[in-house]
Amino acid sequence: MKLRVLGCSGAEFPGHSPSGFLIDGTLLLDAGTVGAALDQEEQRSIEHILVTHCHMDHVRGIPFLADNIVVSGSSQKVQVLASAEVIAAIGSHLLNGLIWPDFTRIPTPQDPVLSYREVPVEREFQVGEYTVLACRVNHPVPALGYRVTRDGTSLLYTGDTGPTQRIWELAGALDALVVEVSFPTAMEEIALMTGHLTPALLARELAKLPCPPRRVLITHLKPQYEEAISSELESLAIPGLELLQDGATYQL
Ligand SMILES: Nc1ncnc2c1ncn2[C@@H]1O[C@@H]2COP(=O)(O)O[C@H]2[C@H]1O
Repeated sequence: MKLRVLGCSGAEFPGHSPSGFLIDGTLLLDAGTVGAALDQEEQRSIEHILVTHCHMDHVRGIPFLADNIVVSGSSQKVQVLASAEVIAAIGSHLLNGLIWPDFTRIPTPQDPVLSYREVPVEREFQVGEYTVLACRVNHPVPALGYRVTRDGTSLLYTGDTGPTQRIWELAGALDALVVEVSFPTAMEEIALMTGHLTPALLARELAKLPCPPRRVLITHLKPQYEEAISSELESLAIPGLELLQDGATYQL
């Protein structure tokens, strides 16, 4: 399984792009960064998008991707998979014919570029060649984490979450855990209020996992606190821990 990081930042600054993770060129986990990181051919290879939650920094690439596909004359179809709440939010507030055209009816209502699919929670389902399990996590809006498995390789992506429980119980043996750490430990209060982790909170979350992941890949740092967060993470000496980098590809 190949993980390409289109963006892994908790904010937007030059060189720091919001969450978007492309698996094997076809399955996108979150869509905070898409078109800014992929050329036309690469965008045309996307078949499915698993969306964790409806915050702008996780969905904003979807409208541009849909437009790019239709304008290029491609007959490519993309399925957007998410919880019912997220699908409703995208439909009402993003692809609503006002903020952006409703690409679930374009180029024609019968054969649109985008379709929605509601995901079951805590029950495995197939997305192309991938077996996926969705689990609720702790964020101020409805949010899911996803475990994605193919050919015996498993990746768990928490999306944005504060301290949580159930996803760790369902995790199983993981080749990679992509987990967020947004704030430094000194900012625990705002982290907890906004549904995020600090390095100290991450250490407590990892202790809930029955079996340590082979790799712990950190995402969603607020760039203003990158130095503080990375030095705190270093002192925790968590086995297999790496900070993800925008634009990098990881073989899992
Ligand atoms: N109550 C709040 N006070 C300050 N910042 C907030 C508050 N709620 C949300 N945010 C910010 O808004 C951001 C929305 O996306 P994130 O959850 O990544 O991170 C969140 C915080 O940075």
